Amino acid sequence: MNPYLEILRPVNALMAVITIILMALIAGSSDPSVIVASAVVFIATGAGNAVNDYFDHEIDAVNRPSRPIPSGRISRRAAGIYSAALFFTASLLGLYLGTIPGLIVVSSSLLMVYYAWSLKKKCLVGNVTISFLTGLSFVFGGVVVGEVATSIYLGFYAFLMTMAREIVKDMEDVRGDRLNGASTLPIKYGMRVSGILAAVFMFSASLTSPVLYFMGIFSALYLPVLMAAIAVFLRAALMILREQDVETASRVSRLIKTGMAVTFMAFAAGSRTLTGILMGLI
Ligand SMILES: CC(C)=CCC/C(C)=C/CC/C(C)=C/CC/C(C)=C/COC[C@H](O)COP(=O)(O)O
Ligand SMILES: CC(C)=CCC/C(C)=C/CC/C(C)=C/CC/C(C)=C/COP(=O)(O)OP(=O)(O)O
Ligand SMILES: [Mg+2]
Repeated sequence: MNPYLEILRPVNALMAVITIILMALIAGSSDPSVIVASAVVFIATGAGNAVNDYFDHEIDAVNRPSRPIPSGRISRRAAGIYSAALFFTASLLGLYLGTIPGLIVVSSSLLMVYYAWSLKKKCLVGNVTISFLTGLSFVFGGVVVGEVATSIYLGFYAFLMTMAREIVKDMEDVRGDRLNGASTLPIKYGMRVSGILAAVFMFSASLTSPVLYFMGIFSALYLPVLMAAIAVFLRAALMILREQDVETASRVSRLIKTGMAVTFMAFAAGSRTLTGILMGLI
């Protein structure tokens, strides 16, 4: 893959774009601003990933040597300039959408830089920051399509599940992080405590998530697809409770991402727009 595309982590950036599309499906909005908001989230997330790799070049040389900077396919300087240009573009587009969307983009861009520069190394603070930003992506979509309350509920669930995944990722990255003087949860309190906390986040998010149906946010079509996602999350939680080695953490991190993708399908199936289309077909 072209290294300038690879450094954006396009799969993650596209997953973030899905939050905007889901909010549009929930609101029943086909406003052109949804396209601009999707571009903003793709560019901002990509910029966040690029600046993260800029600051993490030493850690990644140990944990992820094949990434564009440690493998020598992009210089650090080029990655720094590239991410700054992308943050600037996302902020301009955000401001074009309005003052509140613009402020969300500018503040989340600054937070992503601060995370990469400093917060990442701090126990739990870094995890909370990334999880907050992930949840904020739903809220950004909610502001653009005028469904703020619903977006806060979905953002809250994204926050809980991202907390689980970020803790598991810290367990996976413990070797390089320790060499770089980071003070992540597994470094400070050990792999077992981290595994238990990650499982608590997974259990609490998945077991309470049917409430979104009972609140009237989603139709009944949400529930059967959600059951598949819950099965994935419960399997991930049991795996990390059973074993807390780096290899298991890596598998659990991938499994949680799969569960997130299935949850997106549940949100889409239960949304006003897709439910209407599916019911019309029957
Ligand atoms: C049970 C229930 C309702 C769960 C909700 C789960 C949910 C909807 C999660 C959404 C998560 C989301 C918006 C993901 C987008 C992708 C993203 C930006 C993830 C954050 O990733 C940061 C990470 O550190 C990057 O790591 P890697 O994937 O290993 O490159
Ligand atoms: C609301 C708006 C406009 C944007 C939100 C943007 C989003 C969705 C941010 C979500 C979090 C995210 C993907 C941030 C980018 C920075 C990043 C990759 C953090 C994780 O990095 P590390 O903790 O170093 O993990 P790695 O080991 O994978 O590098
Ligand atoms: Mg990194």
